[in-house]
Amino acid sequence: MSRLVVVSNRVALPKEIRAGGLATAMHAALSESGGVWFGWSGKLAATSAGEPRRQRDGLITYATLDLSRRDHDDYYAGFANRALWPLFHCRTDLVDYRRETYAGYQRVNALFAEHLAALLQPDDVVWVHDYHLIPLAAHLRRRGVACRIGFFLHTPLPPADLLVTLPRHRELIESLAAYDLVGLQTPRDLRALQDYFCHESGAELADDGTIRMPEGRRFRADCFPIGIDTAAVAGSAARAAAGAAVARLRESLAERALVIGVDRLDYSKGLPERFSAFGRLLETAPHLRSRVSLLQIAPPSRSEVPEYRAIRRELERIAGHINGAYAEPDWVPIRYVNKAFPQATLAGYYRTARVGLVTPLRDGMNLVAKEYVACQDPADPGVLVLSRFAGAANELKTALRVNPYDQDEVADALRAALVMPLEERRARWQAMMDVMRQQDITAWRGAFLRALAPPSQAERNLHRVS
Ligand SMILES: O=P(O)(O)OC[C@H]1O[C@H](O[C@H]2O[C@H](CO)[C@@H](O)[C@H](O)[C@H]2O)[C@H](O)[C@@H](O)[C@@H]1O
Ligand SMILES: O=c1ccn([C@@H]2O[C@H](COP(=O)(O)OP(=O)(O)O)[C@@H](O)[C@H]2O)c(=O)[nH]1
Repeated sequence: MSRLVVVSNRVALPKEIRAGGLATAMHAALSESGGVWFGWSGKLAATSAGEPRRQRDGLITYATLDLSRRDHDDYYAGFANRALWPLFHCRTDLVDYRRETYAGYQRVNALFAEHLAALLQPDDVVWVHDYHLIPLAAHLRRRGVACRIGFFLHTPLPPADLLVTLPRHRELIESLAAYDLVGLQTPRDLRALQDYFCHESGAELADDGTIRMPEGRRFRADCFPIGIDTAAVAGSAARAAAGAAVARLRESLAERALVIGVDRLDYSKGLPERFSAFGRLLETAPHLRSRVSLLQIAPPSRSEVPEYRAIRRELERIAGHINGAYAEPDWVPIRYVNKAFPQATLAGYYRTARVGLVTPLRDGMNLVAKEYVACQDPADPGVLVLSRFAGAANELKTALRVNPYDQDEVADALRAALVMPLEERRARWQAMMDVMRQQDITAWRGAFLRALAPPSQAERNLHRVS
């Protein structure tokens, strides 16, 4: 069997508490049959020239690189998170493209390729993750690496009309053609990719999803919505429900209903809009005052990027305003917590909450939505209120799906969720669980790796004929 080599900017080292869906998902995907996980250590060093540090935990070998301050600032804080992240989340107003940061992004991709090429064996299967590493396969191919290489984009891909606003977009996006397989979260993202290649690059799209570039190179693109380890998450929620953290939370609620939100502090998550919608609920449904609280867990993220510091200030202002308007001596409407929690603790919190409020303005998938559902008590499940702009909305069709820009609609959905009869809650929850049990993390990994496997001789003959 060939070895799986996963490459991502972010590597979650053993026992690290790390907010972020990619790390959660890759950990679950690799722990089953093992492999190598290569990426940035999360640490800064005087230079990026050091050798990768190796460590082993169970079936996973971690190989991590430190980055210099300059490489980190140009590649991660700069091009990846100030140009690609806002662009891919349709926030062209926040895109800050600079030639120097783009050069740094290419430089770090070349550095990753240099170290990876040295550790790869010919029949390895390489699986590269996310927008930080789009040109990695092109750099590896230049070094003569011939193994199967797949790429999965965890974020949304915006329509081609927006992609073309990025300077040097063709050089970057067309480097995806160096992969054998490109995976996206939803059909909408896949359509955006196909449109770009067909209309900007003059490529042809075959019925089986293969994209043929004008110069003859082919690669496949398809969608693979990411899942969670549904059974394990459900099990951990049942255990956490009996734990001390949940007991303290319950006691503090004193029978009041809880609405929960859990998100990295990111402008794509729609947090100001969410707080305002909760304020709107309290304004328009006075009987709910003192009877429901919103617990928003929002660990700081990418604080070196100015837009993330700005969103933090804005949220403090809105939360202060709403709490100032409605709080009572024994009740605060919004409990706003800026720190990360272990997933086992979150599982118990999700199970305690009557409503999971997940309202990103745009999100590749949003694993929190799936985790909230998996953590519910089957006998008395809570209700998921979910933005139609999260990739998860594509699969979780019986959530109360909302437009996060419409505060009245979100407030109405919250009101409906808080009074929803048990029978309807159970039916909606069961339908979501059925989908999530089928499309869990193991199924996601299996589907991607099967699609990445080398084509059989029969398929190769078919290609030759067509
Ligand atoms: O690594 P950070 O800069 O701290 O950010 C954390 C991760 O955020 C993004 O996660 C995405 O992946 C999730 C799993 O597929 C998906 O549910 C979510 O919608 C995406 O936003 C980012 O894409 C990752 O690279 C980051 O590691
Ligand atoms: O305090 C926290 C907050 C979040 N998470 C995890 O971070 C991931 C967030 O993934 P999601 O896809 O929702 O969004 P992303 O942060 O990747 O954009 C989920 O697995 C959460 O359980 C966590 O472990 N601790």
